[in-house]
Amino acid sequence: MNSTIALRTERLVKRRADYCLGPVDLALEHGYTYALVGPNGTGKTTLLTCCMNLTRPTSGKVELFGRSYETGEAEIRTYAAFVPDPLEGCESFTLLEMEKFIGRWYERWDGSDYRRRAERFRIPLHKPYGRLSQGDRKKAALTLALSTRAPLLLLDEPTNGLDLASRSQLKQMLVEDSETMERTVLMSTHSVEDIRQFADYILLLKEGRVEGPYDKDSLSMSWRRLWLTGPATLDMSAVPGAVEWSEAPVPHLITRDRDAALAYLEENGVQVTSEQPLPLDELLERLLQL
Ligand SMILES: Nc1ncnc2c1ncn2[C@@H]1O[C@H](COP(=O)(O)OP(=O)(O)OP(=O)(O)O)[C@@H](O)[C@H]1O
Repeated sequence: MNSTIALRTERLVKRRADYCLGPVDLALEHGYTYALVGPNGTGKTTLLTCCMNLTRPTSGKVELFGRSYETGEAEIRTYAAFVPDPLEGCESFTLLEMEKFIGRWYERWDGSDYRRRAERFRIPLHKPYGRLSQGDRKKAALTLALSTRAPLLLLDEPTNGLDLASRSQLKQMLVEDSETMERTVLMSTHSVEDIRQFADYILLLKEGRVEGPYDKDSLSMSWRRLWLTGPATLDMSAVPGAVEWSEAPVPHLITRDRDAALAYLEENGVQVTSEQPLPLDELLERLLQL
């Protein structure tokens, strides 16, 4: 498991009657958290389940740490843990029972760590999964996945249904784990807060195609709202990266290329009186519309 690429897909395609994912080419560098963002029904779950080989791709290749499912499914499965939304087929099992059949697949499984995490999430170990509340089910699935200590986590809407204290527990666990192990996380999410808190990179899924990864911090540095004074004759559409502009009530524009826009405006005698980063939710909405 020496590859620094935790997850690679090559020309991955999943075709259904009225839907097509891909081709998707991904190379996720190990040690980072990637948020997979896109409108409902664009294929986030499909992509995650294809990567876990739970959905058979129509064509293309998936590799975890340089190994494909064809070359050893039993081994490659231990490289990754998946939190589906929801976890199905486990309704009659308690968390203690689930440990028996999931824990033995993972060599780094630690039973006492598993129980500690369940306690921190305040989920009962003796109650059947099917009788847990929606939020507790999600926490149970997270507890199982985190306790595998697998180097790759694929999380489908991981904070869906979690209360505020549990979100903060999840964040703390991921931070604590990062002190003792290197882990890559790919999470699908509709939550701006998740992206803000967890993501290093953003992947956009639009009409079955993936764009990115975009470095979250660089995005927020380069997308700016600028307020201007200067020659009224300036052609705003010529400003580098301009995606929206208006003359009223005060001339302003939104650019996705702050540095080039500032240089261009200066050259053309336009003063920038103020600038503001775009709120993350607005930035994501605009990226998805491009
Ligand atoms: N088991 C299935 N059989 C047939 N079509 C499916 C199946 N699962 C999903 N689809 C279809 O595949 C497409 C992608 O669905 P998917 O669940 O991957 O989207 P998503 O981006 O995860 O959506 P959401 O944000 O609502 O969770 C949709 O058109 C959906 O109807």
